[in-house]
Amino acid sequence: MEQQLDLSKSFDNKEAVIMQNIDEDEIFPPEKNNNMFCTKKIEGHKKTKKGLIKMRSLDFAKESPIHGKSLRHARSLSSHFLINIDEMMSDGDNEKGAHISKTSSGKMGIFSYDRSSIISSSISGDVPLENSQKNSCSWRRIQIEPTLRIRLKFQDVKYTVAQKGVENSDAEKCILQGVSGSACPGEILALMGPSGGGKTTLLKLLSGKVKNDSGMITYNDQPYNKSLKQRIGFVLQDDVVFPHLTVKETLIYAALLRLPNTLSKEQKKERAIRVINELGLERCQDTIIGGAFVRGISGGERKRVCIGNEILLNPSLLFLDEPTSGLDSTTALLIVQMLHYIARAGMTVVMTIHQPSSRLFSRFDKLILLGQGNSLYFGKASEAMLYFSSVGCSPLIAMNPAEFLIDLANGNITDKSIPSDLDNKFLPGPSPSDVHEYFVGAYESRVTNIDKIKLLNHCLIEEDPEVQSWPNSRDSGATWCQQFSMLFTRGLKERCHEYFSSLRITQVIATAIIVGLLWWHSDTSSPKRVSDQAGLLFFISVFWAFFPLFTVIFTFPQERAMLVKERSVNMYKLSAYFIARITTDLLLDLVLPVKFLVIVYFMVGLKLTFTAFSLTLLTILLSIIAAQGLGLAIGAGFMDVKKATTFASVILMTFMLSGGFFVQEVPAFMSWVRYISINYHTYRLLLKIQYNSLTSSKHGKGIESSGVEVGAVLVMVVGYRMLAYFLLRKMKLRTT
Ligand SMILES: Nc1ncnc2c1ncn2[C@@H]1O[C@H](COP(=O)(O)OP(=O)(O)OP(=O)(O)O)[C@@H](O)[C@H]1O
Repeated sequence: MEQQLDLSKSFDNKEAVIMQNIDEDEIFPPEKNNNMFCTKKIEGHKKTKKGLIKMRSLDFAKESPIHGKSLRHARSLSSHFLINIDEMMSDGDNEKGAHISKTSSGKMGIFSYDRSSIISSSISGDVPLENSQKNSCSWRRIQIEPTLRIRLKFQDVKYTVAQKGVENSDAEKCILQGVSGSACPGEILALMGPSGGGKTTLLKLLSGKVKNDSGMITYNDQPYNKSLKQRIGFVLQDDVVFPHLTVKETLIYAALLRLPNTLSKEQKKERAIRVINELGLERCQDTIIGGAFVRGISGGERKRVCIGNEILLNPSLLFLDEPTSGLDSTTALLIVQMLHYIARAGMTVVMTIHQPSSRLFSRFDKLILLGQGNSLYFGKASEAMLYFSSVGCSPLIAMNPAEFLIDLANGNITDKSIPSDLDNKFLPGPSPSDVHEYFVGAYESRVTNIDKIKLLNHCLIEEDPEVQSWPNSRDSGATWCQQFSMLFTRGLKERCHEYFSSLRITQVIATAIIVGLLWWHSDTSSPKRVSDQAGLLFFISVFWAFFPLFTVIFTFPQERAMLVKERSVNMYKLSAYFIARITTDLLLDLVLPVKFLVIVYFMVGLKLTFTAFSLTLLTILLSIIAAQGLGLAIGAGFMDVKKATTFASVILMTFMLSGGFFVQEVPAFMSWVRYISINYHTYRLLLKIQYNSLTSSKHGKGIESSGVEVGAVLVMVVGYRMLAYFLLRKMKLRTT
């Protein structure tokens, strides 16, 4: 069958298209041809391993006026095809042949690259011209420095978990039932299958995050060891990034924290900028990432940032869990195209995917089709359809190969021919589980052991001696102090939005004004008025315990995913993170209380001396620091926002009630509670500052011994933080 290779600009700039039987006039209508589109036509032939290919080059005038429907049609067509040829031109001749053979397979119903589908998707504007051109060009620049090339091999991998919540406590669920495969440097291995098929579990096992029960997983024929940790990049299904940092900040901080100290700070930053350029993120580098409540970059860009985070370190193995989930087909294709280039730069790429489009499917080198934890196919992705056809199952209508394979893994045989032994054996027809069993059996029996061994061992790695001599371990080069300073500045950037949000400022200022108006120019002229003022001081002590506590209580539960991810690759020491975190919170939480007190103090007419004002401010700040410690400890203890806030409200209510304002005479068996109450100590300190001369009044009992209160709050400041750190360490152990 004759193939036509049509170059839409020139052979030299490598922007060309593959077409099948599309008339030139159809793409470039005559009136538009005359209207400066096609200015030069070259025809020729090119010899490839797959045979002789007829080639045509059409030169265009560059600045064409855009008007009319057919003109837009022509533009979108050429942009669509650019992607295909971009791939062809980036690879060797062998690949070109392979690609063309895949395209020609479309005629056999294997790949549905038929003309109508191409044209309709182009017309619908599937790939905007500017973007596809820009992105395909920028991704072609991916030139990762040499990395240790790792061949991944796994045989008969099994994984079982204990089933919780079933009567028989020994019940186990078999998630993977002997899966084998391999992936070589330069390849993309796709793990495909229906939801719950075991893809993520297999990915975690292969990346060393989870230990397999039985079977063998090797990396260049060696079992997993800790030094591999730094050679493995893992992109999670849910993006774990700080929403308020820009793309550039995110990658620069990652580079500063993760790259070894043999590189200078400037070199690390340069590396981050290079990754930004390689991934085509220049346009959005100064935009914040965004999240659920704040708009930022697009989903595809965010995914690229996550991939950039990993390729910064130039890993040998890159694992990605559903990198295209939630993305439209065009963005998904661009992401996989990018992974294709990353793989070609020498990495071994393994990814899970649910239901790729046919264009996306064609980018995979190898495929494992999983169904209920069983391997239904392992081999070249391009041969999957042939394999299923050889076991008697083919699509009866034109079908996306990925859709066909997922259907089979689900036991769905609608619109497919089925083998006669399956059809005859089960009447009125086979159930999904019969179909599943048939294909599991077919894979076991038809793919002989020799075939399997051939597939597992097909690549030999010629190692670059320079790379082989690299040290095995590439632990974070940053010193403790560098880690602290980077985490501190990153924390300040990330959290200042939250601390100084207009809502928060309004909340504090509005409360201050209301309090000022309610206690307007209060005095101590009568016991009743003293009691009123004591009420104000008590309110201040409660407010500045609740407010900071409920701000920091979310810290660790919210940052848990990030913490686990970053700690799992030894990005920094837990102590550096913890100290940086509490220092940031401390600084950020000290601004609003000052504003609050300046408003309240003078409105309500408290003791007008500099000493009294300064001591009141210091007392409030001390209370805030203690409350922050308690909030951090509760957050770290529960690691769950709902549980933590429920527990915190009970604790704070107890502290408030035992704080000495509501109840003076507490029963002896409950009197100890006041000593652990932050409110009790701060309230007493505030009273002492204001009414030093009134020690014999209603609140005077024992009030002069301020050293005890200060000491008690200081113990809480340190104690709660130590508790938080201890709980955080335990959390780390639980999650690895
Ligand atoms: N720790 C566990 N305890 C109990 N069941 C588990 C555990 N881990 C995985 N499973 C079960 O194993 C099966 C496979 O899970 P896995 O997450 O690997 O599937 P998947 O193919 O990645 O699915 P999806 O595409 O929906 O993410 C599921 O049925 C899941 O509920």
